Amino acid sequence: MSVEVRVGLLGLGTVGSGVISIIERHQEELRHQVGCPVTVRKVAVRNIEKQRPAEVDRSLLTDQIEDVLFDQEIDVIIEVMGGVDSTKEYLLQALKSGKHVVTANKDLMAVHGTELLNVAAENGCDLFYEASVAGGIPILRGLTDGLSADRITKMMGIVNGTTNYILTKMTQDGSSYEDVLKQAQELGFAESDPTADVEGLDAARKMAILANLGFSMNISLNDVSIKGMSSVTKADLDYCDQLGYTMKLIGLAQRDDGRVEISVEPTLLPNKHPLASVHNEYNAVYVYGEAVGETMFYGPGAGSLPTATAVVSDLVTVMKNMRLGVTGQTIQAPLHQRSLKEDKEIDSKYFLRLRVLDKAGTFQAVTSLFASHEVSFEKLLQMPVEGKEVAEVIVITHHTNKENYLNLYNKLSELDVIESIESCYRVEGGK
Ligand SMILES: NC(=O)C1=CN([C@@H]2O[C@H](COP(=O)(O)OP(=O)(O)OC[C@H]3O[C@@H](n4cnc5c(N)ncnc54)[C@H](OP(=O)(O)O)[C@@H]3O)[C@@H](O)[C@H]2O)C=CC1
Ligand SMILES: N[C@@H](CC=O)C(=O)O
Ligand code: NA
Repeated sequence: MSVEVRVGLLGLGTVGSGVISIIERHQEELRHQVGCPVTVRKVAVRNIEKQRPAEVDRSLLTDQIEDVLFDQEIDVIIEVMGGVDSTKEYLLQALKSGKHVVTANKDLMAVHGTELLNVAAENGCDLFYEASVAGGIPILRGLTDGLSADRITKMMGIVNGTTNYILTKMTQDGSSYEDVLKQAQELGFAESDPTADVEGLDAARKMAILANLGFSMNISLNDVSIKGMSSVTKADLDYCDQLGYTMKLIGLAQRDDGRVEISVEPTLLPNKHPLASVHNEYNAVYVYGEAVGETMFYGPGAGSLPTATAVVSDLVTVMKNMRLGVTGQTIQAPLHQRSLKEDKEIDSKYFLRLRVLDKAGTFQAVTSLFASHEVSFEKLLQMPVEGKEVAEVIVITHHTNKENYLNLYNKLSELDVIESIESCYRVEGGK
């Protein structure tokens, strides 16, 4: 190993600025751990002229990614610019030319992670991606190192900072969805296209990465059932509150008898549930292992310095591996065959908000339809709608399987006493 480790940075936005700042501010700690200084040699950006808050030597900037990729003196590429197809090609080039890679890019790792990890191994290079899931929380290391002796059966968490920030502010301050989304963008939490955040795709990518590692199974992004939170209304949040629940965008990966379900959806949690008190851009992942039992990982899921901490910590691991001569050993072939549950094997409770005609016979028609699908009520609330001859009925069901629930849902929309199904969500907690 040379007398210093030379880094090439792709991207100098929210995360890239944090990386520069940590490498500068924590140089003493980094040097102490790996025995040599770390220097940033080149930084690729889209626009060199742009004004930047990060204090970076402007002579390091280039708008030619190749200047970084083909610099013979760079040992490690840190990719914090985002993108999938072209970024994949850049990282393949880097790995094939013997450069180690650290990335925060879940869009890329959720889809092409296995291929990139294989190419890294073939070329004796490290590829780490801790920042790609739950920002600053060391959850990937928690699974691959801390819990490596265990058999993980459940991972459930809040893995998107933007949507947690939005739901927190809508619930606690009554802010509008549009206003808080704008704030989350200004704070650097949201993706360049925030659709991925609010429609659940960002969380789904993270859950696919978690399920691959935690279950040692080849789970793809297409295996994740995804529902976003952009249509959650203030009325839904108020009813949750009245019923003693908090709404969160929850990622769930569960394995029973070797069969897996994996989903992202807005979910009602009882107020006393540990994930219900995770607020703002914070994330948390509950992990259940057969031997360890319940564990919980908590911390900032987005933002400049928290995410950059995960990136630079990966860099430290690469540097330690370089020093020990053990790079290129990140990937492990999956232990288990991919096996997904069918709907009838997926068990949950559900919240339904229905607009019904406020007249005799309505209640009986609704209850008998529920009964005929073997779905029973745990909680029921009926509220008149002012000035109209309709009422809102809010139901929390007992546990049922997803097949029964979906059949019921389809029939509800055909029932003539039901004007509309306003919303429906999964409910977690309590058998
Ligand atoms: N923000 C967060 O909290 C987190 C982000 N991530 C991931 O980290 C990555 C970076 O996110 P973030 O820092 O927020 O993104 P930003 O949009 O803030 O920054 C992106 C940076 O990459 C540069 N860039 C983009 N495309 C190119 C290109 N084609 N060539 C050269 N430079 C390019 C931009 O240049 P210029 O400045 O000139 O526009 C900018 O500096 C993404 O993959 C994101 O998903 C992961 C966890 C948390
Ligand atoms: N947009 C993401 C950033 C971190 O992954 C989020 O909001 O969680
Ligand atoms: Na992380």
